[in-house]
Amino acid sequence: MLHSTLATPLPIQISEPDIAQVIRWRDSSYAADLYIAAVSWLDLFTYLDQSPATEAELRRHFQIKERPTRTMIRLFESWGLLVNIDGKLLVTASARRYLSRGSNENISSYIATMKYKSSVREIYDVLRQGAPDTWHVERGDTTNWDALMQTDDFADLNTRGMEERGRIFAPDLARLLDCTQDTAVLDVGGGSGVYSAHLLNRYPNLSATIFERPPVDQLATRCLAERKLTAARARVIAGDMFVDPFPETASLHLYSHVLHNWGPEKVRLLLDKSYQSLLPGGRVAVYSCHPDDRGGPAPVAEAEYSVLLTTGYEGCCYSFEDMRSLMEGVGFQHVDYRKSICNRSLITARKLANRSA
Ligand SMILES: C[S@@+](CC[C@H](N)C(=O)[O-])C[C@H]1O[C@@H](n2cnc3c(N)ncnc32)[C@H](O)[C@@H]1O
Repeated sequence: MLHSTLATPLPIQISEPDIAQVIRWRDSSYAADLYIAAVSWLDLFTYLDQSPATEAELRRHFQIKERPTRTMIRLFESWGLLVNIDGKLLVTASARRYLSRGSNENISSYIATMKYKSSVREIYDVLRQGAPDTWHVERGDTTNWDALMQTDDFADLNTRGMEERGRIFAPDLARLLDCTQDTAVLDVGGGSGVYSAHLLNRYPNLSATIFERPPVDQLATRCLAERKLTAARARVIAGDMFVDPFPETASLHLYSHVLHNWGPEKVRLLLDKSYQSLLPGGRVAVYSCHPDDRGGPAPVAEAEYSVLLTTGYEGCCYSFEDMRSLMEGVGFQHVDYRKSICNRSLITARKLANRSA
């Protein structure tokens, strides 16, 4: 009888992904495209290897816009390809070795073989024009998310997606956001109302108003009914958050995954509106992905998600310092940061009851 000399193979151990990873595959999907665009269309690392530059100098040299440039720099800092020393951006040893044409080990042309991939072209256009334009595939002339959200089919798809994500995140938001002293929350751009529903579940003295633009207001009304939330506890106001007044009865304004869709001017407008309409002593709560930039570059997953937001929307992942400066700029104080699950975090700030307090 022949004896095999081969050892019995061990079963291959493949660890199953957790929810953070399942979400991350989607949220990070544009990061590699930005990397290919930077190497192939800009030859960024060769340029910075030869002449370290400030962010402003980089923008001028490549004729690229502020918002995507900042997102790109934050991504490459988090990936260990760039470092910022006293305001100058320098390549790291790995970036110089593999991605600068000055090195005989560089593989820039290999990376650049992907330069004509459509999503790489799209992101190169975003770098040069600043405006997101990545929603056109099979959607005719409607090329931006804001316009699509006012069509029934897409609003329905998007709101279903946000509701599913909210079922994962909302319990953690309700744990982090203590509403024992609150009476009324205004959930601005609240989607299906899933976050409000979890807050109401945990805080029996709270009532909620979902402020949503048509047609999502109708979807929110239906979702609240399905959750058996009566008018005494939850209602929907249809309106445009940039245009229509907010009710002046809430002690808490919640923006969950809303501000990151917009540029700083619109974020400032909304925060100022909240500040003006909140009850004295009230709070604003912003729940999203906010890289904590107090101790170095953004964590990788957060810098990668910011690429998706920069590419498809007018905003980005605002870091803790970005948000603190925007909030304090309109008058809020006591800015606080709490980590949530799956790279999300909660930033709250208070409108003091008495300005001299
Ligand atoms: C990314 S979704 C977030 C939904 C929900 N807050 C969540 O965290 O799942 C952004 C929401 O903002 C709403 N929105 C966008 N522009 C708006 C506007 N001008 N006025 C009111 N709501 C708006 C959209 O309808 C959408 O439901």
